[in-house]
Amino acid sequence: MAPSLSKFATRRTLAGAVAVSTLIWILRNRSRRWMSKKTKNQWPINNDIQYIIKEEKPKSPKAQVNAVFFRRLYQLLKIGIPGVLSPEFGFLFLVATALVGRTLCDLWLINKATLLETSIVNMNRVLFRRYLLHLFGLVPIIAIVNNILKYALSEMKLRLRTNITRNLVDDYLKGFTYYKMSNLDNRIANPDQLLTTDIDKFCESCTDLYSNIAKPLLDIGLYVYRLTTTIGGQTPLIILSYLVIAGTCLTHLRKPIGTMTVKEQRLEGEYRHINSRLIVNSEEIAFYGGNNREKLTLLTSFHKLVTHLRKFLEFKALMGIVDNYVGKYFATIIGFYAVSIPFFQENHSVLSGTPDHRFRLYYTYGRMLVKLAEAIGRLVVAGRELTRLAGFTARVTEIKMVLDDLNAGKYERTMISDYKDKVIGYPGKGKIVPRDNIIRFDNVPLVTPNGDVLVKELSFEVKSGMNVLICGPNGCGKSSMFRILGELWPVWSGTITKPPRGKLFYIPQRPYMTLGTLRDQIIYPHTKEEMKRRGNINDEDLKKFLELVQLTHLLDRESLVNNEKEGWDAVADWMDVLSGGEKQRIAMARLFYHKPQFAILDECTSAVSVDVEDSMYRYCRQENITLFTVSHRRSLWKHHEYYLHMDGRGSYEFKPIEQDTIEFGS
Ligand SMILES: Nc1ncnc2c1ncn2[C@@H]1O[C@H](COP(=O)(O)OP(=O)(O)OP(=O)(O)O)[C@@H](O)[C@H]1O
Repeated sequence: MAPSLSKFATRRTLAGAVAVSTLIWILRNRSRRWMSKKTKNQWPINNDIQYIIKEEKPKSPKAQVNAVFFRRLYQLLKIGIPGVLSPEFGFLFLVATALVGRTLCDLWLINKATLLETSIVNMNRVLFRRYLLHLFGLVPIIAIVNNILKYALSEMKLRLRTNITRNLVDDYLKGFTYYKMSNLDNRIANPDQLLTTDIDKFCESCTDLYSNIAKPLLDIGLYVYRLTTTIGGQTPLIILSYLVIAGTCLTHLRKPIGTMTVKEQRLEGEYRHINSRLIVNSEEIAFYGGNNREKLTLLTSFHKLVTHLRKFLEFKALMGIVDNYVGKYFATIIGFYAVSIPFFQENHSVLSGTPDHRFRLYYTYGRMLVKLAEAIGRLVVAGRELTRLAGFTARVTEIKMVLDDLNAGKYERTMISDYKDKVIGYPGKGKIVPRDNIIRFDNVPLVTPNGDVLVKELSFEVKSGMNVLICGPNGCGKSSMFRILGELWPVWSGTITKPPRGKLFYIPQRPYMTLGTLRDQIIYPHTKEEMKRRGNINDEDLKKFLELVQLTHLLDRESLVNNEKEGWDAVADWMDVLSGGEKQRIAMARLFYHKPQFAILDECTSAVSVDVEDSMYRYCRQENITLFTVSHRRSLWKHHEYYLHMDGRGSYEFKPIEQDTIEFGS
């Protein structure tokens, strides 16, 4: 036994054993390390991380290839291609022409290749050279046609995108639709995703589909014609029947793709939204050290997206096998069968002539057949893109539908309370009457977008020169009243009499700085051109407003930093550059510039020192700007003649401020 064992114990076997053991040891170590890494990098899949994306379960619109889809597609394409005389239609025509050109080039190539091959088989050098020369001379034309097609398709996509984006952005920024979409309605959570990526994908899918359907259709028409006139109608008929049957079955199998595309876009939007929130609130998060919590939210959203993408990928892979089989290979088998029919028939015209002639015919028809099968395959596969397009169409239609509804004053939101109350009414039942120098609430309820009633009926009247202080506990409805006054929230019943929008100026709790120059911050929302058109105000006046809010140093600083004569043209992200108090002071300078009839000041000076605040209020009164102030500061009472106190339980009182009035606040 021992000698037989020692036979195996050669140097090579020993080296092999050592190598195998080392490999096993390395693998074990690696798998252990991988396991520990895996637990470290695990997804936060438990339900600890919850975040609200306000979109409700999408009950509509469904994304399937059906009559509804074609109607929606038609409506969107009407926006993208405004008319037969539009340049968009011209590009559509150019693409069609280039596609015809491509097909003719293909036909010509088939013909030339067959002749070339025949000349090789027949060892005819003269003919071979001639055909080769033909090929050499005409191939550049094919290259040009190909690239004209590419360019026309890309330009068409760009034009479609431009027209649809313009249309939707016009609707989105009409009135306060952008505000209403996120605050009064919860059908759409991420309009940014819809207005950017989804429109782009819709246009891409449209143009892809146009070329993927138009070219095969053209090919099929041409080859069917050529084949029918030469070898009879039976061959093309078999192939076309196959196309109809296969297409119907595949369309049915692909149904889930549309819905999955909609979900993919929704999850992409959600992930993008969470990322941008992190950027917007980076300073606050950094101070709290909220990295880990934010990372968990981000990863939860990403995990949801990836899980869906994987499921989608698996489905697409499975469908790909079926598509390939049905659309490509089985179509070729059917094609071979169909083209063989005339050759096995007695007395068919193709059977006349020499075998060489028959061979050449078979070669030409065979090539055409392969092209026909390819075209059918592409058409069948294009059905997949059609289902994806149904998804994008549903998304873009959704935003269009919601925008139309919002512009027509229709909102959809889960309501807490039953609002079929006579006093409270319904959104939009109340009236707004425009009139200068007066603000009057006549039995107007304060209702939140959720249907929560803060005050059942509010009635008071303020004329120009009557400065009013609004007070009450947190959440009693002070800002809500302004939202209704500013026409952001609908009036549920009663009547509001007030000057037109331009004569009321609202300064919110959170100051807003626009992207642009320092001048733009003061004159917002006017542009420099509008400021010039107003005529009576120039940069010197703006400087005076800066002096009033004690911010002239900003102008000097920017002039120094920018090394320019004037700091007014300094561009920065003012939201980040300015301190909280500076932003509030800029907002007051903005008020001085606009000089409205009424100023609504919603705790907009909370970060400004009392003395500066005092001088700013005095200037407002001197300029006859009537104040509507929300503030918890007792020091501001002296600038007002009336007060409106809401108690947070639905009651309020509107009274003149007198010597014995108890002043609320700190
Ligand atoms: N977009 C909204 N959707 C639903 N409810 C809202 C919305 N905005 C505000 N609310 C609710 O309406 C109520 C009143 O809010 P409002 O902002 O008017 O309070 P406020 O009196 O200004 O309070 P504060 O003094 O804290 O600023 C609050 O309970 C708030 O949660």
